[in-house]
Amino acid sequence: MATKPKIAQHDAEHLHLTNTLQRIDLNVAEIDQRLTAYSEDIQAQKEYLWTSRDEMDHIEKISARESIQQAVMTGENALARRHKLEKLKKSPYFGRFDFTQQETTQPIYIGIHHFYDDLAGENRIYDWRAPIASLFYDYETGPASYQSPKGEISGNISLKRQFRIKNATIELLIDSDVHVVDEVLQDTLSSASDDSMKNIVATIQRDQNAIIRNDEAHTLIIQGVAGSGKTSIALHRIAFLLYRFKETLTSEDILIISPNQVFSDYIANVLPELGEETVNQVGMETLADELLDSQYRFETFFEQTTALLEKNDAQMKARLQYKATPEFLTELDRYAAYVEAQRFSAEDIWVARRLVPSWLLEEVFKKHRHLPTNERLKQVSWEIEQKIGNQYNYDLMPDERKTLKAKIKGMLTQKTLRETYKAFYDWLEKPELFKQASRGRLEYADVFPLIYLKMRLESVNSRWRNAKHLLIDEMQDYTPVQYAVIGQLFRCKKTILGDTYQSINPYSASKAEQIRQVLRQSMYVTLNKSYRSSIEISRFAQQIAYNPALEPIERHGKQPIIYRSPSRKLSHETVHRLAKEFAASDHNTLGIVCKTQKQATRVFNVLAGQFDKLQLLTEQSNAFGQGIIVCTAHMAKGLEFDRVIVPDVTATHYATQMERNLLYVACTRAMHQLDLTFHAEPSPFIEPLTEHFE
Ligand SMILES: Nc1ncnc2c1ncn2[C@@H]1O[C@H](COP(=O)(O)OP(=O)(O)OP(=O)(O)O)[C@@H](O)[C@H]1O
Repeated sequence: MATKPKIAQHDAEHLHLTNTLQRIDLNVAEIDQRLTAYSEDIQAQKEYLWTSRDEMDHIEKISARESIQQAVMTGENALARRHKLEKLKKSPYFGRFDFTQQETTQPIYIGIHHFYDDLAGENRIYDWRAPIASLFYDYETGPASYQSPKGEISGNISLKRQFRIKNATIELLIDSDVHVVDEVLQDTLSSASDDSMKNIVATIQRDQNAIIRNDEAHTLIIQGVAGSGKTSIALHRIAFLLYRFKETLTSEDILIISPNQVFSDYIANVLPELGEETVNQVGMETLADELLDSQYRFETFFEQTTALLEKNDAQMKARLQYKATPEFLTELDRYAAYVEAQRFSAEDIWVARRLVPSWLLEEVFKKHRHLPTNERLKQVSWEIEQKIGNQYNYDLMPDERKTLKAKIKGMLTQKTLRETYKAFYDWLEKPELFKQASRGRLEYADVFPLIYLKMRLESVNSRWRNAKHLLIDEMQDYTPVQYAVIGQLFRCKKTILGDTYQSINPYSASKAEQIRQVLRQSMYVTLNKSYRSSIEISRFAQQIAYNPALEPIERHGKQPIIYRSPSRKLSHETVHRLAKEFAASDHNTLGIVCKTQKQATRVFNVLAGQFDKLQLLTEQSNAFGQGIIVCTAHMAKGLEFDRVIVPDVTATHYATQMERNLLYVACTRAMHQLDLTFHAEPSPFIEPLTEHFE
């Protein structure tokens, strides 16, 4: 139960806020003084170095430069602290609880950054990631405990209060005795969207908190329903780990594998908002290109999905489906072992009238299995030459060396990696499963199997290899082979998240259990509460694709409407009218989410030139802003909008299981309002929903 505090308490909190802001100001002023002193000191040291350089020896100069460097770093740290304090001035904290321990009660204020009052030697605000702050997320009033670096600390929470402070003014103040954040959460979720993801520190829920603070799992797999906060939680988890392991982990050690550039841009703000630096993000295709040394051209995942939707090619489906099975990975493993055993047929050779036995050649070849083939052959020649040198005390002449190299090269049976990969399908006796994509490119489904084979037979290089924590979003869209490559390439800790109900390409997907089979040592958690959409929208989406695990949050909004029109032209006029209504509303974002890129372009052309903020997302887009966004469900994955329109939900457009998933993804992007249109015949997925027809 949430209650409003009494007037006197209200006044006391206002006073406390004023006092905190004054203390922040005093600390900022003190930092400013220090910054001036540092800069004068640096200036003086530089001048001294300049004027005395002739009298100083080399060691003295190095030490003077180091001392300047040190002063610069101290100044930079002070400046960073000043920035944080300045940020705190707008909204210093969002929560308070009174914690009694050994008969002493202390009010603990929680904020996005901590504020240690240097002048008073007192902690005034605790960082939301501090061990004690977990009490705020994990408990209501009553007995409570948390893990501190010194062990478990137990006590009692006598008061729990939440604030919304904006521009240094308390806008909302609520005491919660029984259930934490409902009212504040409702308030947050009802507000209009932004063009980038927001932090949720003030309203993190208990199950989410447990995931954020889990610092033990080697690989944490999060299966969460649409809108359950997976992406938010994963980013907050990164911020938590950077705080928890600040001695050993920096933002440069983190790598996010993200589905596309628009998504990367959408989430890019969260970590800086939480006071951390942005982290590296890379797409699967970019990673693949790097692992293949840019030597192969291949179609993209987006193109593969488009081809599936536009061509309805049964053979293509069969190819993709097989390559997404765990059995395929097993076969590829067996084949790699077979190739490795076959590819070098060593025989006794004579070099400079000395015998080099086949067993020795084989042994040396085997030893260097992690080198690329060319390097490996060179290494074998070099080692044999060394052995001849050592054993017979004879140095090879240039032409003898050349002969040796040629003989060793001649023992290699398979030639290029691509040929070896293609031969895999003959070995499987399923040659029909290998087919080139347009313009001689590889099909996307062949890219990671090829990389996997390269890893097994040769080696791969990646500049990301040393990442210390890997985050993979939209896990359902990657196949077991992709996970096998990732598992071998990144031995570090991982956070992997997604939703099998949102697989946009079921022919090329994985379930959490399959990922767990490939990435051992993993821990599996689920998030079932859905926060994004109003309950009306959630229930509507549930009727399109029922997910028994999903529990919608009780936040009410408008009922979704399905507009029926006699023709596509009139249906597009409805879209136009709804877009106008949006433009005149308080909402910030409208997503018009289509099935294919062609359809999206058509809708965009109907609206072009008539709205100030209108954007068509394509595979090449790298950002999105406020206003009207026209895109495919594929591109909309992971994003959200105040309102969503799904045009042309006809029987021809949405009929298959894959199309049902796309429709589900499209509908679950809506926070406050959802409209669908169709002409001719409705899709079977919305046909029964007659109470929504208009
Ligand atoms: N504890 C919370 N407090 C406030 N907002 C929350 C909370 N949890 C989730 N949300 C909000 O719910 C919305 C969905 O979050 P997010 O995009 O992280 O979910 P998701 O599970 O990754 O979604 P999807 O898989 O559907 O793309 C966001 O607007 C997010 O801010």
